[in-house]
Amino acid sequence: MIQTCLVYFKRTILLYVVLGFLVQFCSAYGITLFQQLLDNVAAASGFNAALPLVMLYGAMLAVTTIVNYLILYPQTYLSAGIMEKLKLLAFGKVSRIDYAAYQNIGTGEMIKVIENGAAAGTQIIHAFYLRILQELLPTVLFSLLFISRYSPTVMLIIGAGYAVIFGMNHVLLRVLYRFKSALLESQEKMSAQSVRGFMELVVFRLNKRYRKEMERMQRTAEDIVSKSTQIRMIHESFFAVFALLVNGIKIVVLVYGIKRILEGDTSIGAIVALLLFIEHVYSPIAIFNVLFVDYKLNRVAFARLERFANAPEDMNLETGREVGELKGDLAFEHVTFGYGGTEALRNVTFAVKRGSSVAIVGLSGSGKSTLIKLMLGLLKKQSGSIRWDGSDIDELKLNSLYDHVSYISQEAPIFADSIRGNIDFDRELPDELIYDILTLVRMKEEVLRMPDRLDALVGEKGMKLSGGERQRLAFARIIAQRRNVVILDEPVSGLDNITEKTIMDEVLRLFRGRTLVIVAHRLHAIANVDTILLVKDGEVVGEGSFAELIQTSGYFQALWQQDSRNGAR
Ligand SMILES: Nc1ncnc2c1ncn2[C@@H]1O[C@H](COP(=O)(O)OP(=O)(O)OP(=O)(O)O)[C@@H](O)[C@H]1O
Repeated sequence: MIQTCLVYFKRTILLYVVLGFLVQFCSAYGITLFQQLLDNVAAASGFNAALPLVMLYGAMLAVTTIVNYLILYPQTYLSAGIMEKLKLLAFGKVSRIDYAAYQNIGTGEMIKVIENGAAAGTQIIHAFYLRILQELLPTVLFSLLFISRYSPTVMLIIGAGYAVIFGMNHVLLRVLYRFKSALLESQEKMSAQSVRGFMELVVFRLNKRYRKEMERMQRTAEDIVSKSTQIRMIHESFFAVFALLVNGIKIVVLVYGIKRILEGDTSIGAIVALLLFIEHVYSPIAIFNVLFVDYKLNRVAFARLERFANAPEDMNLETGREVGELKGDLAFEHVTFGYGGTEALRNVTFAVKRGSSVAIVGLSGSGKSTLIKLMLGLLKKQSGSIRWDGSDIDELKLNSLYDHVSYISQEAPIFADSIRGNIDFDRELPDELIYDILTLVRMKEEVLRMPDRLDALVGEKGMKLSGGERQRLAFARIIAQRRNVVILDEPVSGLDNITEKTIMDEVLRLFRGRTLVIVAHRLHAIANVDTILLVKDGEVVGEGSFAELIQTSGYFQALWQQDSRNGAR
């Protein structure tokens, strides 16, 4: 991901680095000019001789200021750009990630991984790599270059100082790193606790859980405060020792310089310049120390994003045979599937003829949704075959199969958009057509009552709608899509009995002639489908029309009686 970003922003990075080198050159050259000025004055060579140097020095300061301002452009552009690019790269991954891998990660965690990882990645590229390249490196290079012009001996002393500081840094970082990772863990814990408290507002409030949660968070907060203080103290100890060392080197240079001035070997200006250069040559080390600690910690968060970026992808989405037309024949043959080590479906065999309607019926946890996800290619069978129009699903390009399939998931997939956006999916259907569809799903009146009507926003996951309205809106979408195969996973659970029956009958009427697969808990709603598949503990235990099954299957009769007791009829 870092490489992709570097390639994507290569021109801006080049500009940033070139400007960085320019600033550091001007700054180092400015010191040399200052020294020449001082020596000119000391040598009493006259005002006229000093004037061109003053002008040049002024020009150098002006150029430094202007370039320092200009550098803000690539700096800000890169910092914001890299962050958004990393998020986009991660989002691209969401569109390809293997569904089973996605289920293992979970939405909340995935959002956190992307947010934290993108911020960490930006810091790694921008605040670490690029800052070293465009600020620290040229500062050290130019300082050493100019110092060597004054005294190679001082350059050697500085080199020795570098070695001492690097050794010190190494030891300190190890201690600091341990403390910082403990702090990071506490911060993640705090964040997880607060997210949970926010997401579970109703459950927590009704169960009076907030007091306990607050106590727990208080303990975590105290932990964070204490660890942060310790880290600061350890980190600052580096700077205290560092400052002592640099001052020591300055004193050595000063003594050495005074001796040489008295011997007439050097000028006062040269010693002043040397002292300034020493400051210049060591400040990158102090900065590097801070950057390196952050870099190490950011690596932890970024590694999590990279793990997500390397998660398995669904290779069938874009590869395989193009599905130009889907007539709608579906066949499962001896299909077996399990989650991890647990078997969820065993030797499942059934066929759905094009243009017919099938309901999948069974108790909760019997494997109905798993069957649906297998026929959609979201989950991958472990053995057997699943065929669409005679072709194994593993050989088909899924993104082209999806052009012919409408699907409503169990959770009624309404997303944060308008009523219109949820129905037409950016296809810009005329209002009259959308209202006609809303009439079919018994929702037109409700939409007309909303102040913004078709443009009314439905909130995150359709939270501003009732459960039944969400489901009716999802129905409106599949009616608008007019595809040849329609797959509905418990589409009517949020509706009252009368609306449920009316809408299901409407769906059966509208989709007559197309393949319709419906998972349903309440049997009376699917009494009119062509075939019912009975699923029990991951196996198909019966198949037939409603009339046939009620005659022949004891299990179906039991389900029907339970349904009747629940007052569904
Ligand atoms: N991602 C998963 N990881 C592990 N086990 C799972 C996963 N999803 C489902 N299961 C298990 O697989 C079995 C079948 O689940 P499935 O969702 O297919 O049942 P279902 O018949 O659709 O149930 P319901 O009517 O309650 O929606 C259940 O035992 C369930 O706990």
